[in-house]
Amino acid sequence: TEHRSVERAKGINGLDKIIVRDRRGRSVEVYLYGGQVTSWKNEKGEDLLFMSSKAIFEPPTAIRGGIPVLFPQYSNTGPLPGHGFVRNRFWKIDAHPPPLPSHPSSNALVDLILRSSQDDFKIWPHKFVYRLRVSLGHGGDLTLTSRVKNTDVKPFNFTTGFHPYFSVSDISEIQVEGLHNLDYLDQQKNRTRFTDHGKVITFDSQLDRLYLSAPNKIRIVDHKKKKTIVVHKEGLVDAVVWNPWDKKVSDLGVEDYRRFVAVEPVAVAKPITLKPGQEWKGIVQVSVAPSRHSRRKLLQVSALPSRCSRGKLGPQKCLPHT
Ligand SMILES: O=P(O)(O)OC[C@H]1O[C@H](O)[C@H](O)[C@@H](O)[C@@H]1O
Repeated sequence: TEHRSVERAKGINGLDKIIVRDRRGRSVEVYLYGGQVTSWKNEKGEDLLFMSSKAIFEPPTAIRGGIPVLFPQYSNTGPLPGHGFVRNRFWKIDAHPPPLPSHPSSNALVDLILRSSQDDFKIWPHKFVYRLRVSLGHGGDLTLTSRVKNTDVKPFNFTTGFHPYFSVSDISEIQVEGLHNLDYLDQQKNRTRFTDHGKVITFDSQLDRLYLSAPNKIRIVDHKKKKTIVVHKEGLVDAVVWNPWDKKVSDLGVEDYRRFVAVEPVAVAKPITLKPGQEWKGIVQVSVAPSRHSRRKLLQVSALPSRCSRGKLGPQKCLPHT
């Protein structure tokens, strides 16, 4: 039976999750813990998001995969825990969300809400309400709309973002496009500033860059899947590209890094300021398109020695020259 639905269910370890389905069998799953999207499936049931094989679904640990929400601090750029604390909080369903300018393509959706608590106030002394809308569009696209309101009596600043783990065929077979000629802060080098002169980003070792004032559209071209993930952002000026490669991340399986890339719409370089009563809005829309690139182009790139994969076990593997 083809219908759209919003269903509440028990997820891993009994954690509450919401499953939004559209008429074509596409779905998105959101855990109330973290307000975190953990799965986004197309009509074939393929998940377009990555979840770590060692993800820990046990509060207060953050879930490694899907789309964590980062607020009110991106990464370790301030005194708060890494990436802030809303990814470690229990969100609620927002039964009465204030209206959003109507989104013509919106198909099936859920609204979540997180209000700052007394405990949060101890580590970040500002009252706020964070609303998150997760919606599936008619074209199967996924949109996350954030609204943060200052419900306090004094202004506050924050940095924020979304941290999508995109599922890829193989990290060595993809490229990220749209960030050439931009300045970035290398997060592996104390955020030293560099300019990216490469036409595209390819991966053959750990990469962790904060691109400044990135365009609103970034593409992840997956040559093997012949698919492109298009990340469209609004209100989030910067973008992080991250893959840990063989750097130890305790809740990632050994070979898991091969199966994802993080392309994160964020607002970091210029923190956002909200006066009492003011609201900030940020949007990320993700869609999948057939790739424009041919296999031939990939093989040309892959033939370079730097494209060899450094398998942890066994000898170094290279794609064949053609
Ligand atoms: O381990 P987490 O706190 O979830 O952070 C995971 C990663 O997030 C971002 O992508 C940062 O750029 C990385 O430096 C960080 O390692």
